[in-house]
Amino acid sequence: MSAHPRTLFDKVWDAHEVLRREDGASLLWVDRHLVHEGSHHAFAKLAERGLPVAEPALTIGVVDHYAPTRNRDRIGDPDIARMIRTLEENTARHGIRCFGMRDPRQGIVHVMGPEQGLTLPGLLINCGDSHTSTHGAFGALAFGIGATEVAHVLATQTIWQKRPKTMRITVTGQLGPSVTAKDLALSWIAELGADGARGHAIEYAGPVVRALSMEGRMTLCNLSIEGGARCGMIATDDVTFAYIEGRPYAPTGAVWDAAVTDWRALTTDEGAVFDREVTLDGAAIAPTVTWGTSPEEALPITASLPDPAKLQGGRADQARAAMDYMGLTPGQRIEGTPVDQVFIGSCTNGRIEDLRMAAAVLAGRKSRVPGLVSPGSALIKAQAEQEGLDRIFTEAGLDWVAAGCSMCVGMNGDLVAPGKRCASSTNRNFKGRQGRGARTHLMSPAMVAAAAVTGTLTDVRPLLEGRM
Ligand SMILES: CC(C)[C@H](C(=O)O)[C@@H](O)C(=O)O
Ligand code: SF4
Repeated sequence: MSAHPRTLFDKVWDAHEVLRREDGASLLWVDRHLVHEGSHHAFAKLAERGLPVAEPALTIGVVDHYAPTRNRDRIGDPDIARMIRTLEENTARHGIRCFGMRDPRQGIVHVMGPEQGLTLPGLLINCGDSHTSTHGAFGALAFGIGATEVAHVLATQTIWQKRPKTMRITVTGQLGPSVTAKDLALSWIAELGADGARGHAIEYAGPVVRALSMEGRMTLCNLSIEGGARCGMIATDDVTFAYIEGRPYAPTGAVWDAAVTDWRALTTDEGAVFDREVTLDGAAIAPTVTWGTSPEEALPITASLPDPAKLQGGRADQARAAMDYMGLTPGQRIEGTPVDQVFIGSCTNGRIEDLRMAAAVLAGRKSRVPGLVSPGSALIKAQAEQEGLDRIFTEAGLDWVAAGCSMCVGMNGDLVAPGKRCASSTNRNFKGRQGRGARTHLMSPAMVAAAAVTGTLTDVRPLLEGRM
């Protein structure tokens, strides 16, 4: 045991703290600043004050939220075209590398960063986007920031932050067959609540987390924010290094060897104390779906909806309002609920492994409802096509489209129609998230595929048996 045992979070935070103010806020150095179309306010602020970007080489742009998933050469909506052009122009003006609309590396920012080897252990990574927590899967300290903060980072390459409390979620045992990181994430959020981890930096630990692939770890860290956490982190190991090695911006040769030696220390020391500890049993987690309008309103697919009459005060009202919006009845079984369409994609579950698992469910089967499959990046799209996954999706009757945020948030025009019910591999089920009046059920990509096959919310386990 070291003299002052520290958590993984402490180590990365301490290495980035430039100074601490009297009120306790710290000025932190930012290693990577990712910018998408949402950065236009911040660039405008800089322009107003005539400021340059402090570290253009540490800033990376990518088109994702507004990226059309079809007909990219003829963008019909002038607002969408302008949002994309503005990012491409702002980054070009400041000498910032940008994976624009026509770049083969274009993709959702939280997919692109790790894929390019820009996301590395021990780095502090910011982006004006709440799901920046995704990058914590690599033992990085990664958190979303607001528009004003984006301008601050652009101008100074630093950020003011109040040190969050620490919390460890340890998942023991092992996940059952067809149960994924998404199910784990939704189930802890259901248990602790959408603000259950408020003010905390989470470290995910335990045998279930160690057994996850990097894709699974990213899914888990991605959803940290939906449980109210500031960020999510996972200690490095050989799985981390194997994922990074050989990526375009990853170190090579002697620098790689030295980096891995350093990165191995990015774990929590034995005896380090967290402000909070939570333990979950991995074996108890079932495929999980949301039924309401907050990610905390999630249940095992085998369960029935709660009866608001039996809930307390505010929670009863919230449940009633959610069921009303979602067109569901108190006490009804969740399984068997008919869906109108499906969506597979997003920074939560648009990676190659997600597509493989969904394809394993869909192979040789037809979807009973229309749906969209949008890979998390153009490179994932190419890889999936090489593996023949695109044909499985299209033969099942789903649309295979280009990469971007797409129907996760609908900013590019991919919307769910009012009142329609969508089984979605995304991370937010807020009212109107996928379009005005749209009804979103969050679940794993395998569960989305199962919903496609039966046309209803379905337990994927029997459908995947013997297929993975
Ligand atoms: C538009 C963007 C700033 C937003 C976010 O902050 O997360 C979006 O990505 C989301 O998922 O809601
Ligand atoms: S895919 Fe969805 S959650 Fe992820 S960054 Fe885009 S809009 Fe946000």
